[in-house]
Amino acid sequence: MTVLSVNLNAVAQLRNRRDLPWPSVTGMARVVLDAGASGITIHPRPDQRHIRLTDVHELEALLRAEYPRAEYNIEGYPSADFLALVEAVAPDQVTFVPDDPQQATSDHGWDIEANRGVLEPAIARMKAAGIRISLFIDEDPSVPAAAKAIGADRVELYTGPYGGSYGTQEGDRHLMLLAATAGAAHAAGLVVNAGHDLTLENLPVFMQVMPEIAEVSIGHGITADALLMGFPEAVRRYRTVLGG
Ligand SMILES: CC(=O)[C@@H](O)[C@H](O)COP(=O)(O)O
Ligand SMILES: NCC(=O)COP(=O)(O)O
Repeated sequence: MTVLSVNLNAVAQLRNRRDLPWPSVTGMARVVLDAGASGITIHPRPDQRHIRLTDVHELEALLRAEYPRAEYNIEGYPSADFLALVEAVAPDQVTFVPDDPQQATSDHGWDIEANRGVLEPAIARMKAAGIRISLFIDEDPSVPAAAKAIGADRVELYTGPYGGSYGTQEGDRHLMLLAATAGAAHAAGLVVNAGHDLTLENLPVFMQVMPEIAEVSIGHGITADALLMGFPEAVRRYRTVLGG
């Protein structure tokens, strides 16, 4: 079964429109976990435009106290501040993403060779802290072997190009490239996650082609669905697509 990790960035962004505490990020974490999500993903950005440092720690406290089996996945660029934060929180998984601070959202995976000097020591540090490490990668079958070589446990396939062109020939082309990359990752001995712009519309075909994906992290799409049907129903529908 593929596990669903709900990304709460969009909930935090809505909360941040006002200097008020709602919608509550921890409150929504409870709702999605009670509805059957397996974990929580956040991607704190340096400007704290959505997830704030306080959210990172409050979610840690919630998961430890009330949901010890839930997976906590923190995504971000491995800056000195980010690495120190992740070490302090000790989530189950950290996903390194090659975003610069100005970037509106993630739009590419790692060029591993070009960033070996950043990634290798950061991965070693996370491993020393006992934190599982995943690298955000593009749909390129040549990348997983390099990710394995520098010590990654998992890769997260960047599915944005597929999500944005789903239902077209271009979308089919992205799907085939993603499948080839997932195959190369498995052959290299990596576990494969996926995320970005996955929705109830484009996820079923994705899962038919790549049923062996271990985890999907979904935020924007599931939050849009939750506005219509509520988070519990949205989580149930995504879980059904994921096989339970
Ligand atoms: C790596 C990834 O695809 C997501 O974490 C995404 O970057 C979420 O970030 P935003 O919510 O800031 O778009
Ligand atoms: N890693 C992808 C993620 O956490 C959520 O991405 P999106 O569903 O908000 O595009």
